This record gives sequence, C-alpha cells and structure tokens, in this order.
Amino acid sequence: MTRIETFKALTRDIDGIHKPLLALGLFKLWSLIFGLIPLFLYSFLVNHVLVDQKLHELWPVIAGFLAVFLLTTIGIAAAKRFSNQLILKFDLRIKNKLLKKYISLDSEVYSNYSIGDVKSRIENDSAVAGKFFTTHVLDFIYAVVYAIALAVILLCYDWRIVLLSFIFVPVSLVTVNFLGGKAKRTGEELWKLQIQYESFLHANFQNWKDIKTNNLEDAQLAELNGHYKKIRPIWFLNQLYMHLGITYSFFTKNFITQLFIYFIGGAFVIKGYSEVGVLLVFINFYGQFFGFIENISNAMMNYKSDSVNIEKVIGILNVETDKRPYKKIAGTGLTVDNLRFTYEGNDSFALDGISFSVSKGEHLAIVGQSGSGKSTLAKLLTGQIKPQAGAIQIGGVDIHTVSGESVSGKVSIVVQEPVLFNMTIRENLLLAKAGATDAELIGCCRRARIYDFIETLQDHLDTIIGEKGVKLSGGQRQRLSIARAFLQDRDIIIFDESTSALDNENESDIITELKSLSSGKTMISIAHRLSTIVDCDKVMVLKDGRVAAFDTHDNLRNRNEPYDLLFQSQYMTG
Ligand SMILES: Nc1ncnc2c1ncn2[C@@H]1O[C@H](COP(=O)(O)OP(=O)(O)OP(=O)(O)O)[C@@H](O)[C@H]1O
Repeated sequence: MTRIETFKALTRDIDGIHKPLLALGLFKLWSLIFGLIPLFLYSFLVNHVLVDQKLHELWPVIAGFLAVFLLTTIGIAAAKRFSNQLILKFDLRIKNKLLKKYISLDSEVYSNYSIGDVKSRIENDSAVAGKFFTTHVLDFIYAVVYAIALAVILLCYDWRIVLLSFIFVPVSLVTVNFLGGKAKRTGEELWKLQIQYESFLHANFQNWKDIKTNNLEDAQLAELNGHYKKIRPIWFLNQLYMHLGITYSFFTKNFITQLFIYFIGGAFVIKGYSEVGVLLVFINFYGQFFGFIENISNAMMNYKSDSVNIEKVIGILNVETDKRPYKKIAGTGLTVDNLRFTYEGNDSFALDGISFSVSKGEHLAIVGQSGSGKSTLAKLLTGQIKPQAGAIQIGGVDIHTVSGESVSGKVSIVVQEPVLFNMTIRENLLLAKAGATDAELIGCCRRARIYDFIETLQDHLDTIIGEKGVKLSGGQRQRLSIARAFLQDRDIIIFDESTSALDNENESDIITELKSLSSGKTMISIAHRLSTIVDCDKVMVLKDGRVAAFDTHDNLRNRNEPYDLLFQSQYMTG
C-alpha cells in the first residue's frame, strides 16, 4: 500500500487524528523555515563578513544565529512533545479499535486467526502503525520539502552543474526502492514465522502443567529450536536487505556526494567563479541536500519494512463487523426452525433440520453422543455462529436480524471450561455486572454454592485466582462461572456441560436454586447426569446432527431406542 492509501485507511477507522496532525505539521513547518535561515546567514557570513572583510557585520550574524537557534529549539521541542502525544494516543486508539474488532468477529472468522497472530497485531503491529503519521507522513514530507527547497536554491546558483549532479538522485532512490521491496517480502515471511512462534510460546505457557506431567519438556525445547531454525535465515536475509539499503544511502552520501563536491568545485574553478565564498556556500547547501536525500532513502526503506505490520492492522480494521441493529427482545420463548449448520471446510452437516421450541419457564435437556452437535447448537442459540439455513427466534425476534448485544442481553451461557481471568474473584464476577454491590456478589456466590469456600480464603472476594483460575478446582471454577450467570440474570440460560466437574450434591443444590429463581426463565442444559435430565420438562436427543427424539424423560424411557441406548451407555452411572 502506498502512503496515501495507508493514510486513508487508517484515518477512515481511527477518529481524531486530523487536528493533532495539523498542529504537528505547523510545528514542522516552523522548524523547516527556521532551519533554512542559517543557510542564508552562513552565506552572508562567508561572502560579506569574511570575503569582503566587513567584520562589523559579524554581530548581527551572530545575533541572527542565536535567534534562529532559540526559535528552532522551541519548534523542535514542541514538535517532539506533540509527536509523542500523538503516537501514544494513536497507539492506544488502534489497540482499542483492534480489540473491539476482534471481540465483535464471528467466532468462525475469529478461529481463522492464531493466538500469535492476534497478539502480534494488537501489540507489535499496532505500535508500528501508531508511528505512521509522525514517521512516515510528517517526517517524510519534511525531508522531501527540505530537499526540494535546497534543490531550488542550488539550481539558482548554476542549474547546469546542479542538474548534472542530480542524476544520481533517481539512481539512489530506485536502488533503495528495490532493496526495500526485497526487505518487505522477507518481512512478510518473517512475520508469519514469528506468529507461529508466538502461538507456540502461548500454548507452552498455557499448558505448562501438562507439559511437565507428560514429560514433554524435551519435545517442547526441540520445537523451540525448530522455530528458530526457520526464523534465523529469513531474519538474516531481511536484515541484510535493510542494511544494504541503509549502507547504500550512507555510501551515496559520504562517497558519491563527496565525489560530486570535488567535481563541482573543479567545475566552479574552471568556469571562473573565483569567489571562495560562493564555492563554500554551494558545497554546504549541496551536502545538506544529499543529507536529506539520505533521509528520504532511509524513510523509503523503513516504510517498506513497516508496511508489513501496518497492513496487518489495516487488514483487521477492514474486516466487516456486525451492522445489525440493537433491539431489546421482550419475550422469552425460544423457537428453532429447520436449522442447518456446517463448519467451514467440513463436508458433513454438524446440525441438519433441527426444529424445536421451549416455552418461557421450561427447562430443556439436550443429550446425545459425543460429536452429535450439542455444543454447536449452544453456539447457534447464543448467536456466536450463524446457521446456513433456518431460523432461531426469541420472543418472535429472529436473533440473526439483530446485533450480538441484543442476543447477549437476553441469553447467557455457562460452559464446561469457564473463561476466568488472572484477577480477583470480585473482578471476575464484576465482568458479568459492572457496579454490582458486595451484597449482590455474595448472594450470587451463595446460590452457586461457592461462598463457603470463598470465606475460607484469606482475602475472600479479593483473592487472585491465577491464570484461567488455576488456583481453583474444576468444580470451583464452574461454580464461580454459575455465580456470574446468576449476576447476569438473563432470561434464557444455557448450561453447556457446565456442572460436569461438580459432585451430585452440589449439582442438585444448584439446579434446585436455579429452579427457585427461574420461574420466568427458560433453561437449556446440555446434560450429562441422569438427575438433571429427569428433572427437565423436555429432553431432546441429538444423533448425528439431527433430532432423534423430543419428549419428556418418562415418555422416552423404554420407548425410544436412541434414547435408551444413550441412557444405558452414559446415564445409568449418573
Ligand atoms: N470449530 C469446529 N470446526 C470444525 N468442526 C467442528 C468444530 N467444532 C465442532 N466441530 C464438529 O462438529 C460436530 C459436532 O461437534 P459438537 O462439539 O457440537 O459436538 P458435541 O455433541 O458437543 O460433542 P461433545 O459431547 O464431545 O462435546 C463434530 O463432528 C465436530 O468434529
């Protein structure tokens, strides 16, 4: 992407950039103007004060230099302050926007991104994109304008000689552009390898317990070395191209430019410009001009390399998000009509022709063999994935015609492996209801049969529970997650094997509690225990993604073959 395309893409998605950018641009212009004045002062000093020996004019020149120094310093300091502020502000805005985008992605779209990819885009790539406006827009324009201004001044001296020496400028820029292209291609490859490495590291940290218990340390170290073996040659190539580009512009500035300076000096003498002053001033301007050409070359090189990261950020910003309207859903009854769903890349349907309804206050149990589609149905009912055909209606509203927030305001799901953060119990609970009082938190924890345990902890609700709640047992994690569902207090609650780690007594206590609370609530349990199923108003049996039976437990028992088989194999032990 060119700078202009990148500028448009980033400003389209991130607001509030134009004003601070304009302010910063004005300070840059200030620095540019006051940066050019010393050249004229220098010219005056050499030609009038030194060559013409008008030493009494030295004081105004010194005063001029001091004034310019003061004003330039003010300009540079202000520009630095504004640019730091802009970078930090913009970096944070991009991170916010990216996180928001990721959270609003369809779970199917999200599953296309690895952890390393997400982490890299939010952490590293956004930081590079955050500097785009200062480094790749303002600094670049500054160098170009400065170089043009110097070129015009030089042309005024002797356009033929200057034009001859300018031949080297396009050669230099084309070479750097070529090397930059190579650096970009290797940068792309490096980025892919690095996100694989990041994902590996993430999985390693997440599963360190299992790695130790299964003696996988050596295998993990071998994998780490494997990643480095792949990364090393590409990294080397990438650095080689980058440094070739930078060394090339350094060489151009310090050798080729010097060569031209001697050439131009000779030409001046041959053409009879005897004044030393003219030659000195010209050489000074010329050296500065090539200094800016070096800056432009380096900026081109760096932009090629940074655009790998910036394009990753824009890639996510461009992903379409949910544009469906928010609607408060009034009713609580759930109707599912002829639902069909296939996971991307799978040949067979995970669910096919699913139809059923659950009325307000009813409790439905969903049972079925492993892989029969129970969790997929739960994901569809919460709007996490969209069906290829059919409809799900809550209170008469098709949930796929309204925004995700409309559905999550109505339905909550408690899963087998709850999402818990390395924060305190209180903070984990408050995620469900910001601003809940202690009395509310304690009440919900009591109902979820977790408060007795919390009371035994030294810091009570303020105990930090570790990464993914590692300091809690499986059952305690599930109870905390159920307490969160109580806090959310949605009209429809789905339990996806969410009591699997509880003992029978705790599970039945929680179910009783739910029932007492949920006179008006609709509940769906993906059940694994007989006690849960027997208590439910209806049981739906899923087999190979289809509804094999839908009735009460009493009507199904001994009368429905799939249910009986399942019952004997799974629930007789419940
Ligand atoms: N993210 C996914 N991508 C591709 N296929 C998937 C995905 N998740 C589930 N499936 C497939 O969809 C089918 C239904 O899976 P699902 O998880 O809904 O079954 P389940 O009844 O909940 O199983 P279990 O009782 O073992 O949890 C399975 O064949 C499974 O392999």
